[in-house]
Amino acid sequence: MIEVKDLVKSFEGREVLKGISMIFEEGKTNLIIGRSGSGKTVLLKNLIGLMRPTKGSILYDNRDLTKLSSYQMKALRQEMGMIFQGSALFDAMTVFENVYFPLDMFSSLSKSEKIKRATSCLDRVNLSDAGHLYPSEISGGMMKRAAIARAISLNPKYLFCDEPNSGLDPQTSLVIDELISDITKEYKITTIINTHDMNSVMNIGDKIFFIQEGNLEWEGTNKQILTTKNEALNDFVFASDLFKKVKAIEMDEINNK
Ligand SMILES: Nc1ncnc2c1ncn2[C@@H]1O[C@H](COP(=O)(O)OP(=O)(O)OP(=O)(O)O)[C@@H](O)[C@H]1O
Repeated sequence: MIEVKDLVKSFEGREVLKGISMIFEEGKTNLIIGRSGSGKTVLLKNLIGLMRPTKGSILYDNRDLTKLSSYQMKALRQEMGMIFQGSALFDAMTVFENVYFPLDMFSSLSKSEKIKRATSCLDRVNLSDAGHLYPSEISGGMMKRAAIARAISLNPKYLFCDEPNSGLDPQTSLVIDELISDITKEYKITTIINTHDMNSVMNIGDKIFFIQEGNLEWEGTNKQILTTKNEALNDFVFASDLFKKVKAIEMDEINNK
């Protein structure tokens, strides 16, 4: 579990995060949504320790990230898996080598155990046959799966995903979403996803946090979004006619139960 308490981040006196408190639970996919410029990336950077909060605390299972020594921070980083927008695979390494790399850098396993672990991670994302290929030889969806395999190689307790579906078609996005959601539940990971993808919100959002101008405007489940009276959230989520229709259909189903 990660608990954010009264988090403030300012740049030259301008508050971008204005005292946010939130709890990200273990085994759940926690989705952060909000308009461009609302503060999602700044929040994510504070969570993973790439930026220092101006005020507030971030508790990783009771360890306050803002108070850790650099040695303790290094240890905590090894409990974090990360999936970036562009997959961020190393071009000069094969898919297998990309997954093996963090194990080689940070784990104390024997060589044969590391090979076994990398192989099982590739297997978990259905890439067993692609280990010998280079990133330039595989599709965007396969790259994302390789990035997921790499992110879980060290058995993370916390998984951070920044726009995991960017650049993917809707069908492949669904596969990636479900993979992240399944892995979250299987390994009881606390997963945090920054997304603009409303399909993800509806499909895998165990918990949604809506950020508006640096404040936490709303939080709830994906089912609760359908019935929310929060105007700002309604405007944001149901901006498109398609989602207005989805909402109408789901509401019909709820009312007819
Ligand atoms: N290093 C920085 N220095 C000064 N201002 C910054 C810095 N990083 C971000 N900001 C400002 O913080 C605000 C929030 O930016 P952020 O990148 O968190 O938005 P976002 O919600 O992630 O947007 P998007 O969905 O477009 O990625 C913006 O006004 C941005 O200009």
